[in-house]
Amino acid sequence: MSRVHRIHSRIFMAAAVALLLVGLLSRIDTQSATTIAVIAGAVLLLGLPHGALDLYIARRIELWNDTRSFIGFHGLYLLVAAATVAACILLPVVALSAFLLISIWHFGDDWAPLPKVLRLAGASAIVIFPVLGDPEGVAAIFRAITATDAPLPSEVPYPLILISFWVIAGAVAAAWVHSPYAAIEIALVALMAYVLPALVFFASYFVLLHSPRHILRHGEIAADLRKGLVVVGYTLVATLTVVALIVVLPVRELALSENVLRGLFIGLAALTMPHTLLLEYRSAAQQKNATATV
Ligand SMILES: CC1=C(/C=C/C(C)=C/C=C/C(C)=C/C=C/C=C(C)/C=C/C=C(C)/C=C/C2=C(C)CCCC2(C)C)C(C)(C)CCC1
Ligand SMILES: [Fe+2]
Repeated sequence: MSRVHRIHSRIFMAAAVALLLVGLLSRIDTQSATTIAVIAGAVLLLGLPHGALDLYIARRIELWNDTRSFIGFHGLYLLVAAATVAACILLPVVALSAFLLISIWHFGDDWAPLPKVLRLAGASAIVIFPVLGDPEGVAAIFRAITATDAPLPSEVPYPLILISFWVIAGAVAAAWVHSPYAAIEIALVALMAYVLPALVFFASYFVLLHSPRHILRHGEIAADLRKGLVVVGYTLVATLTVVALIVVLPVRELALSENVLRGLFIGLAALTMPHTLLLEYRSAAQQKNATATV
């Protein structure tokens, strides 16, 4: 682990402990429109830039290298995003379930030094622990995102809670052998996911761990001013598109904060699909190269 990664890991740990203390000692009101606006703003402005690097990651793996392939790459990226939005509108429950599974796969990369099975176990806490800690809050968010009244369980059976805790405890212990930093991070993410209100947890994880880690891993490609400005431009375009989604998505009688949540998560899901596919393609290409050179 490089020095800058170690510094980021420590900053994340300190922030996570501080947030846990706030979560344990006070009640955070997540119903208010202001809280939701702050969370949405943080996720968009601090989380989206990590995806805007996709343009240069694609350039590095030669997915585009001239005007024609540049246009082709954008067309494909936007097509996958548009298909995801359509799936969220037409098959909301299926799309949400797929989004959660793909997210676990994607977030597992935050702990790249660990074997895949431990990464996935760690990342599953990001989705499972909010459900255990705040079942009613999560059910309400799922209802807002899918815009359905689908009856969702608002209580989780005790044996399931116990099994999940043991799985994560086992993953943390096994991760310790490979990387104590990764083990502590997974334990803190799981604790935050359990203790904090679901949305506060997700925004904290996304802007404090996932996005900066990705930028630290790939950010050097946007180090020159021109590329940096392009990344800022792409972030703004993606932000405005998500805001537009909030306004234009067909809605039933939902409160403003529910519409914001729905647009935000459908926007994130739409960007998640091409973003995750690209990174998987990159890993596959890297593995192929490594095998070819052995
Ligand atoms: C390149 C490009 C671009 C840009 C892009 C971008 C900017 C991207 C981004 C991307 C991104 C930015 C991504 C993201 C991702 C995310 C995710 C993956 C998320 C997930 C989530 C989750 C999973 C959640 C869950 C939950 C719920 C829902 C409720 C509560 C509880 C919990 C937490 C569980 C554009 C379009 C301009 C153009 C073309 C090209
Ligand atoms: Fe990501």
